[in-house]
Amino acid sequence: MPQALPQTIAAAEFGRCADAIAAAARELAALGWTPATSSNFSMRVDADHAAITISGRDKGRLGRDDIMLIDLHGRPVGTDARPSAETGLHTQVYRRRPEIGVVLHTHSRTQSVASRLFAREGVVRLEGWELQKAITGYTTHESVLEIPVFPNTQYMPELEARVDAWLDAGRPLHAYLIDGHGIYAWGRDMPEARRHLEALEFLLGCELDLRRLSA
Ligand SMILES: CSCCC(=O)C(=O)COP(=O)(O)O
Ligand SMILES: [Zn+2]
Repeated sequence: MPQALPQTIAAAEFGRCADAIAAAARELAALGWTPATSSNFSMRVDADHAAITISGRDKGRLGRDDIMLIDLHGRPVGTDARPSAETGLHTQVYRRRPEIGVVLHTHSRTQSVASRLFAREGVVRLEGWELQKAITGYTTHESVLEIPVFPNTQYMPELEARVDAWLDAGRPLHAYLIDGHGIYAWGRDMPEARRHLEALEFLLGCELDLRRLSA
């Protein structure tokens, strides 16, 4: 799909972001975390723009043509393509957290089941796990890491409002689950975002096992 990039963004820079998104998406799809075209991925290109997956594409088979440029209000830039239906959740993170460079959203089985199981409590409370230290800022298992579970909706502004309310209450937010849907995680760059996502997948799986074993 031809993209008319703004003069301030070099084609090589957009290509670098698109390639990084496609490579990560391929690896996450191979893990089975992006079934049936689900999931979406983005990378900040500069202070005002991000590269994001086009809606409905098979995330295991992405090429540069499956990734488009948007501004941080979710408007397509230089293309008529339709960005992810969940674009607003990505741009919200970039607007609120200028240091964040990558947002990853996946639909693994573990993430989906955990989102349903913990929806009533509204939060997954992680405590005592060594792998909490994979989340930036956590230096000991003797800490509490809260992952909120927000109700699912097709109306993104409603979800954005819940995220805003959590952040405005001054509560730390490293990722969140959406009930019956999946997880959003992010980081300053791709390695950090991947580390956060992988750690949370592991920790959610452990919590599910614990519930199962202690039932
Ligand atoms: C078929 S999955 C339903 C939509 C979804 O949750 C998702 O993550 C993918 O949506 P997109 O518009 O980004 O392809
Ligand atoms: Zn989704």
